[in-house]
Amino acid sequence: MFSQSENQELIEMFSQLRVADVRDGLDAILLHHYCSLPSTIRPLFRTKAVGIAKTVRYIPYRGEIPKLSPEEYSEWCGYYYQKICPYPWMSEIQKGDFIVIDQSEIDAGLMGSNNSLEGYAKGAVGYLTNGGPRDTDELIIQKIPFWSKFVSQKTVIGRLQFDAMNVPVNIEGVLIKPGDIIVADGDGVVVVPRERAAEVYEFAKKELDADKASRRKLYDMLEWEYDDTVK
Ligand SMILES: O=C([O-])CC(=O)C(=O)O
Ligand SMILES: [Mg+2]
Repeated sequence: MFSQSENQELIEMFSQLRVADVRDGLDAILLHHYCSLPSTIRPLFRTKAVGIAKTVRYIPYRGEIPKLSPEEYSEWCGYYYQKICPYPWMSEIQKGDFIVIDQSEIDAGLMGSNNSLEGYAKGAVGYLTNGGPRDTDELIIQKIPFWSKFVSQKTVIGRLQFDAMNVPVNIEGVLIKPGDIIVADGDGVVVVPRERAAEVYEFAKKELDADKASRRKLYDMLEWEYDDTVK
């Protein structure tokens, strides 16, 4: 576990940066081949979120689905959510957590507009998954930052089971460890290994400052008002 004050400090630092700056910072320490989530991971809507990775892993369910009446099925769903596919990480969420879910690419909406809002209310700043959320129209209305591989209609019932939390996970070939810094915007998602955060930030911030100065000159030439991206 990392201290919340250190977490908040890292979030404040990296919130100033664009995904592209962070990518440049990672390149500066020769991590060219690593840390960027591929273009298969896209935001549900254009937004930005920066947080500390809280990881969780779900694996495919291969048990049988019992033959049940609709009434019995509702009861079984309750059992399934409690015993087979629980969300024990939900009660551990801290302010600034970025929820990173390896759901084994299974087409099931582990997160919907209800439980993702619950996590958001507890302090989660965003979600990343190699699967897909459901209730996406409501997720957009609720402005829950969400990056995923696809969108899903289905529930987890009979499809996914909980495996582990607070462990290193693989999202589209990129290793994400608990405590890493996740920066996500319209360009996608990048992960900063926590132990390299200071070095990455130093170079990335220089890149951003130089870029702002350059674009300010062009804004002046075009007689444009400054917006927040050049201030
Ligand atoms: O019920 C579920 O498993 C996920 C969901 O749709 C929600 O939380 O809204
Ligand atoms: Mg729902």
